[in-house]
Formats: sequence, structure tokens, C-alpha cells
Amino acid sequence: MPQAIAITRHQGMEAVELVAPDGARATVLLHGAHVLSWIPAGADEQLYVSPKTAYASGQAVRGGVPVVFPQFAERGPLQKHGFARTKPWQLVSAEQGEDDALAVLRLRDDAATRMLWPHAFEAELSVRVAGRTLEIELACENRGEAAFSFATALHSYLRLGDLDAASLAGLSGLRYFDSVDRSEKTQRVELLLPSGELDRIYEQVLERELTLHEQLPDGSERRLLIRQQGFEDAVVWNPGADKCAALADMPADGFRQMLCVEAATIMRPIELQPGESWAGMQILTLL
Ligand SMILES: O=P(O)(O)OC[C@H]1O[C@@H](O)[C@H](O)[C@@H](O)[C@@H]1O
Repeated sequence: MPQAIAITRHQGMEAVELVAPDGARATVLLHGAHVLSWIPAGADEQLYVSPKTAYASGQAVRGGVPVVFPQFAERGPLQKHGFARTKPWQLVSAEQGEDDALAVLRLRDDAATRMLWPHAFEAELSVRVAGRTLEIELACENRGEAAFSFATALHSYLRLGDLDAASLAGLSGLRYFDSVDRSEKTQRVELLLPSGELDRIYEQVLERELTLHEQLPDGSERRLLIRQQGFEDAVVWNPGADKCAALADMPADGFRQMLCVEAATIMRPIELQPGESWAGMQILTLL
């Protein structure tokens, strides 16, 4: 029998603490349906959250997994990355199952969202933890009478001990839009070694498996498998030293402890006719 999980508080905000029978855990804020923590069974924290982030209504949390919807970055008239990450979501269910723990959260249009974006929608975020895997699925349904289109991303901040010891594999051969110098390029090298500001939208990433590698001080290697379904693109972002210093909610050296690898659909926005739905998932597995 699934065991219901009650709402608790985390950093002064409503949250659910998912715990699977094998010990895998995740913390999800109702604010923004924001996954704040993921601890695979037998391992330690895999997500980065800035120690300087605000936890306040109407503000975005810096770290974890912000939900970007219905606009990516400043590619449209809305606030940066859209409104979903700063809205209170409703908890639909949270429970521990026989071999996992699952929470489902929902956001529907209201008068405030329709002022910004005149569409009737229902978004659902499902977060599932079990063993060494975290699955985050975002679904969206058009509940109105006219078609709409949107861009979206699961903006995952992956925690690092040291950026210089990290590399990302699996992107070679892909086209990408480099948001730093606003040009189209092709990834030539197999391993992306992050250094300096990195802000790229890799296109048509579906079917690719990315792996974040990190050499740990004890000589071992951490490997995090990053897969996506439904999302077409992937964003790789690190602000680098200068941009990080300018972010009020990040410590100056915070960029060394994170790399964002985001499952996204940006280049070809998703179009939904009345009654149609879309879903996409990011799947993280600690190998
Ligand atoms: O500071 P924000 O609004 O959370 O955005 C962080 C970054 O998010 C990334 O997804 C974008 O590619 C970057 O351009 C952006 O700077």
C-alpha cells in the first residue's frame, strides 16, 4: 500500500520530502514545483543550491531544478524564464510506493497568468526517486479554445566539487546556439571541459545520453548519466567568474560548484491545439 507523504516546511516554505524505501530522497518545494535536493540511495547530494538564494514568494530559487515555462530566458515578452518558477504550485499527491517515492504538482492558469500569457493551461510536474535515479516529468495540456505555443526547460543545477575536475560527454557532432556570442556552432570535441562562461543551446539532443564526469580528490570518478525524453534541446550553462560575481544570489566562487545541464525545448517551441497535451522528462542516474 502506498504511504501518503504529508507537506512539511523547508527553508520556511511548504515542501514535500520524498523518501523511497531504499533510502533515495528528494525535496520538492511547492513554490515553483522546485526540486531542491536529490540524494540517491547510498550516495550524497547531487544538486547544487546557492547558499545565498532567496526563499520568498515571487522570487526564483538559485539552484536545484527550476521549471522554465512558458518562455526560455529573454526569448519573448515575459519575465526571464517565464512565470512557473515563481508561482505556488498545488500538491496533487505525494507518496512512498513499494520501491519508489513520487510527488505530483500542478499549476493552472489564473487571472494573474492570463494577464501575462492569455492561455488556459494545466501543467503537471511529477518527481520520482528510486535507487540511483531521479525522474522529473513536465506535462502541459491546452485547456482553452485556441492554440498556443511555449518553450520550456528543466533547469537542473548539478552539484560539483570542483568545476575544473568536471567534463560533459555525449554532445559531439551536435549543432548549438552559443548564447555568449550569439552564433551557431557545431560541437567538435567529444568532451566539453567547462571553463569560463558557458551558455549554449544544443539542438536535437533527443536520443543522446550525456554523462557528467568528475574526478574526485580520492582518485575515483563520479559519473552522472543525463537522459531526456520529449525535450528536443539541452542547455549547458555556467556563469563563469565574472557573471557569477554579478549575481546577487550566488557566492563569488559558486560557479565552481555547479554545472547546469537542462532538458529543454527552445528552438522549435511546442505548439498545442485545444485539448492537446505534451510531456517531457529528464532522467538523472548516478552510475
Ligand atoms: O539568472 P536566471 O534567470 O536564473 O538564468 C540563469 C541562466 O539560465 C540559463 O538557462 C540561460 O541559458 C542563461 O542565459 C541564464 O543566465
